[in-house]
Amino acid sequence: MAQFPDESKDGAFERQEDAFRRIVGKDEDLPAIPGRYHLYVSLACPWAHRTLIVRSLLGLKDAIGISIADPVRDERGWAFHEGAGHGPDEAEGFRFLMEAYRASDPTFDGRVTVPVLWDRLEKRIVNNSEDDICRMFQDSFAGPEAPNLFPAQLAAEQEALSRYLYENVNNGVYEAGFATRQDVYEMAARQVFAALDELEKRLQGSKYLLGEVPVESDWRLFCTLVRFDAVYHGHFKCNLRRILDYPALSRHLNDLHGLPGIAETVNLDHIKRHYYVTHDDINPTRIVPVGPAVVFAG
Ligand SMILES: N[C@@H](CCC(=O)N[C@@H](CS)C(=O)NCC(=O)O)C(=O)O
Repeated sequence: MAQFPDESKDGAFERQEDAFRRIVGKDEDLPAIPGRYHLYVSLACPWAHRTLIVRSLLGLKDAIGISIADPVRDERGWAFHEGAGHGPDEAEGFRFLMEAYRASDPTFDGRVTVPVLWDRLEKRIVNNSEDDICRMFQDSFAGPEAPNLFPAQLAAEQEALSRYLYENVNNGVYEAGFATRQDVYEMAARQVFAALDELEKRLQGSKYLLGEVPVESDWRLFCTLVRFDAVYHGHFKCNLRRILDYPALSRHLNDLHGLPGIAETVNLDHIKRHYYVTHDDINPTRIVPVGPAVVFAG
């Protein structure tokens, strides 16, 4: 059976659309007030991870609080309670993220996903699209001193690159991992490695993807690279090569990991336990592998 039967067509995984897309700073009733909005994340999730990184890079830790879910989900979905590297929801006292979705739309019947940006004043979800949330943090919350992760002069190139990264790398590994037919899996896995080969070449000639300074596209890639050898290589069967086998991709991964505020957003224990334990269609024994010994340094 497919991991998400409603999102599987002919053995291929097609991701559901994000349901909440309001924008702080643009929608009139949503001014960018520090402390009003709260971010629900899992440290395991690559999409949520990017919002956490952007929040950190832009200096928004005081302005936007977070609640971190238990990386292991059961049929009740993402949950907040005490545990290693996660805890209860101090903002609203939710025990399950599902409560936030129900409060926002009692008819919601899709998958309850992280990340979620929550409005503590109106008590409803603002947005559950990580792309929107990252952009909002930059456009509506970041101060003039903060780095610009979306430089205007690179906008068209960055948009095309981000789409490429999403389709071939970020979501590509899921297409390989959630495939339920051999041919679909093979095509998806080969597509992932064709893209990694391309990116390796690109990074041989450039420190970051679009020049000397990291932008949002680099972090988009980082969120998949940092999980790759630990989970996508084994659990999602993307095993033609490891990131360790790519010198330039490894350097990029380690350079980014070493930047201030980043290592603390990376939790390999949550990452490994989430994938290997929660996706029990793929890994019915739920055994979490002991390796790899080396994922990244720096
Ligand atoms: N909003 C994201 C998707 C986020 C997402 O899929 N998050 C996963 C964790 S990595 C999730 O929360 N899954 C919950 C579930 O599958 O029930 C997107 O646009 O692609």
